Amino acid sequence: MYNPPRDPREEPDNGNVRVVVRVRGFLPREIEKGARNIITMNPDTQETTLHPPKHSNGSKKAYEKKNFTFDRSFWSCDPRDPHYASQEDVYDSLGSEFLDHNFDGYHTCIFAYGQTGSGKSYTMMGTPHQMGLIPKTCKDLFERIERNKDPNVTFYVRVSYFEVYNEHVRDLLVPRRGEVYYLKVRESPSEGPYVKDLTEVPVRDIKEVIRLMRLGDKNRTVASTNMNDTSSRSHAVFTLVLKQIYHDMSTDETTERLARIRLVDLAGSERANSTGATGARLREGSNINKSLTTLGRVIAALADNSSGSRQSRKRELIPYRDSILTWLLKDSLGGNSKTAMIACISPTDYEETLSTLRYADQAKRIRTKATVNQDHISAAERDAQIKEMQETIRQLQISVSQANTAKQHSVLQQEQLEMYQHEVQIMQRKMEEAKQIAEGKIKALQTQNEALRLHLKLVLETIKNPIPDVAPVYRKENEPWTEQVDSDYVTDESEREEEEEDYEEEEIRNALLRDLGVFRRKLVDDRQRFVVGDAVKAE
Ligand SMILES: Nc1ncnc2c1ncn2[C@@H]1O[C@H](COP(=O)(O)OP(=O)(O)OP(=O)(O)O)[C@@H](O)[C@H]1O
Repeated sequence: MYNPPRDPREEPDNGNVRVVVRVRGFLPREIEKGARNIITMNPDTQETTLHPPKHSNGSKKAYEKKNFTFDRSFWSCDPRDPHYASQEDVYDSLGSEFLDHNFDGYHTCIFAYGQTGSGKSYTMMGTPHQMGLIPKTCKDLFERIERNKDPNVTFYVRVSYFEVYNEHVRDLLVPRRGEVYYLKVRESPSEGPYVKDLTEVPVRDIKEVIRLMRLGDKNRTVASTNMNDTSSRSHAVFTLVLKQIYHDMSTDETTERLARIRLVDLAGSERANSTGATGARLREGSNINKSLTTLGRVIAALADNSSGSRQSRKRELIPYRDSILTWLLKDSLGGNSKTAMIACISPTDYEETLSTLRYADQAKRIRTKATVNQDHISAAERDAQIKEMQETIRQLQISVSQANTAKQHSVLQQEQLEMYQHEVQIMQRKMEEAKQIAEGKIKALQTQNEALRLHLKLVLETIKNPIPDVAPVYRKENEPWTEQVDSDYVTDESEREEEEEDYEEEEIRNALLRDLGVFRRKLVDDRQRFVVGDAVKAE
């Protein structure tokens, strides 16, 4: 599916963060303890109600009934219930729509939030038989690409996968061998915060993505706690970058549309006495809680800034940089992205569930500023851009080597150097893509050239060996049927027709030869420009 290019300025999107809630079923340990369900959901109003527990476990706190309304409430407690929400239901009502936005050129982010063991990993990743949002999005993405038969559109998909563990970033697509190494977070004026040197793998089909997803999952930090046998101890960020390049053969213009699809499985908020954590687990837990608290402060500040209250006129500074997680999600939370939060809750824990629902309720008020990421360039502009990029790369390379040879490296210089290197990488990728467009164009021209050559051959053969005409047979009234023909009529008429046909054939031949000439020249031009040019440069 490729919707025709449009002017991105036409569609500024100021939508609110979409917030949905999902309640999971009882776990064996909860059934064993005889825990009761304290959640109800109304499928008509999407209202979620948290009921006070019957037993307060000795606590003196007063528990009240609380109501919350979100964009959707997914009841995944008991598959026998008529309004049970399966993995398909969650994907169909959220994931699929977000993928529509990606094909339209919007960045998106879906993140799962909730206490430990509330069903975040199940919702985002799922199991091999109950696929979650991440594998379903990948599958749907490639199915949509395969369904697209427009030869003028080319799709490029790249994948990266990292985790934020104890306030450090780890590349999940690099096999763990020996010493663990961490990646740095940097911020560029054009791209915002990014992970430096993160592996980004170009992928062509669903099999490759699933392989990378599994590799990343295997590398993710998971441990057993009292609350969850396979508790994620880190925040995992799975990113797909979808680039669609539409090349109009008739005008030689190119439209590029870019979308970043971010799918985040956050680590669960947890109370040390519930998880029974000590030592390393306790330190992880406190770091997890620290970054989730910062996320809470970021959400609260963004919600205040988004609401039209008098207070909000004094714009609050958003503490993105107080944790690695919020710094990296800066764009998704308060910038150019359509964002959704899935609040996962357990059906049995009043306090943790109330805290999650309050968090989610606040997130509802955040407004992001998603815009279509689209560039439209003519052939001349593209050529100029390539020239400019080559020059910038040359300049950057000089700066990099100068900075490298400088004896004293201040922190500032070091950061500048890293920024240059990052810019060079981006430029090189753009150059590679421009080359691919040119190659696609050459292929299309070659196909057309071949078709024309064949057409011309057929026409020439028809001219050399014309198919003989069958003369019409005339019969006078009451005359018996014979094979005789009216020779005068046939001669005059057929001579005229032959002359006309000769003339038409000559015209077709000349037109085809003209077309072939034009295509040959175009082909030679493009080869000269992109292929030979590159080869000369490489030498
Ligand atoms: N909707 C659901 N249907 C069936 N089982 C579920 C559902 N949601 C969660 N579970 C099960 O509950 C358990 C805990 O879920 P999960 O590991 O996804 O929690 P989590 O929120 O990711 O926890 P943590 O923060 O500790 O990583 C798992 O055994 C999972 O299979």
